[in-house]
Amino acid sequence: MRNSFSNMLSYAAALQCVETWAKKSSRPSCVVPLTQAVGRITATAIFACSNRPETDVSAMDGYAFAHTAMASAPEGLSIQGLTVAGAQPVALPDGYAQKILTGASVPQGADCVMAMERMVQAPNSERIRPLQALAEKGANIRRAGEEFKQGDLLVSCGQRLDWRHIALLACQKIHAVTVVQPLHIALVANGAELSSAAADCRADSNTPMLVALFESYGAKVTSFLVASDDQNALTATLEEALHKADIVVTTGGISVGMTDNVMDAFLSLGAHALFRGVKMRPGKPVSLFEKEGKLAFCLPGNPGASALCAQVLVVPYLRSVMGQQPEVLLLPGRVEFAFTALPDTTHFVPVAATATAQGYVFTQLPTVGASDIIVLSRAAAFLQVNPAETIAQNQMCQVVSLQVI
Ligand SMILES: Nc1nc2c(c(=O)[nH]1)N[C@H]1C(S)=C(S)[C@@H](COP(=O)(O)OP(=O)(O)OC[C@H]3O[C@@H](n4cnc5c(N)ncnc54)[C@H](O)[C@@H]3O)O[C@H]1N2
Ligand code: MOO
Repeated sequence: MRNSFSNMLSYAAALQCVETWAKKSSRPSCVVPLTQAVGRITATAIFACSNRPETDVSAMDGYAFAHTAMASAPEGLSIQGLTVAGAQPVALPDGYAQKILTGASVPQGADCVMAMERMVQAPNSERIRPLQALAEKGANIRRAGEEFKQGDLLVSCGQRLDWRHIALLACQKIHAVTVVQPLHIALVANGAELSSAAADCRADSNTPMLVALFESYGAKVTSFLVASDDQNALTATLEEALHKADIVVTTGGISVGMTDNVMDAFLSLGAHALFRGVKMRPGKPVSLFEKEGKLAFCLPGNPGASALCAQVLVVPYLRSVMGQQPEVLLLPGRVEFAFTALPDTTHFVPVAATATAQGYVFTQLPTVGASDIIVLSRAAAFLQVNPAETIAQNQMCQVVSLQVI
């Protein structure tokens, strides 16, 4: 039969093939301003340029003094000077207390800070003393380097940067970051039903879905639409896509129907199949072609199958070539339903996740199958059930989270 699935791989073997190809590729890096670094992936580890705090600083608005001096002066210490945040500390003469503000450097000679509301100044007195107990030596002083020291690792190589890392780098006055250049994906949708002129026209929802998914993993996507079943038009577009991008991802036209032209188009361009079909459900038609070191992932047209194959085959590739661990986030929890896989098929079952005090509970979502779009927005994860595996009701499992990390 045309384009038949006579030599399908297991999902595990297909993933292994993808990871082997990912390891052959490495991404160049570029430097971006910190303000544009959110969502980018670090190409180097980043180390602290200075201690944090840089010096011993006060944690309170109050008074700084030498602990022994205050302990031996029941009537309190006279006040001399004020140190504010951003200023050089004012010298503290022996036997005096100094006004100090939160974040200000502690003057030499002071080894204790007390909050102003815990101290009292007798009327008509220059002296300040604790209202009740004297704080311990060292109290309310943030010591230089207590949070981290110069040279400590701040951000690992391969880290997706978010607001937390931005704060950390900004506090070190780091204004630019070396990040991995995005993988450029040419995304090609095809099919006569996607033409607005078609008598029975269907929306191309896979393109915006896959653009959003791949961009959320830091890729750059250029999309192409071949809104026909014309193999020559498809071949010309695939040739352009292979030429312009680092990898190609197609959606639709990869099964065995008379208008499923993607495989023949790639073969006519001199590409060869690394795998043709995978024993997985949904997503069986998913195929991988290679031409002169460039990969083309061919996803099925059914939206649910397209999304799942993108998640479990393209995303691991994307993460790996962009310097991240290929694995996606696994959530542990209790599966509320029983499921037995076919002897030779890996199943991916969409599940909802409920957080409980005992951990997550995963429930099976009703789905009409691989064409289902709404189930994707209801699902938190996919339960992967390996060939011939039985998941018992209430079994503890790890599910593949749809969350981006
Ligand atoms: N005789 C057989 N028929 C089919 C088999 C098979 O093994 N033998 N496999 C089935 C499976 S499984 C799937 S999945 C589909 C995949 O087919 P294609 O990848 O060739 O996809 P199309 O036929 O082009 O489209 C299928 C379905 O998806 C819709 N579609 C396509 N592109 C988009 C898009 N960009 N956005 C939204 N929806 C899209 C299309 O309109 C169809 O409804 O094949 C089975 N058949
Ligand atoms: O696997 Mo298809 O992807 O079932 O509809």
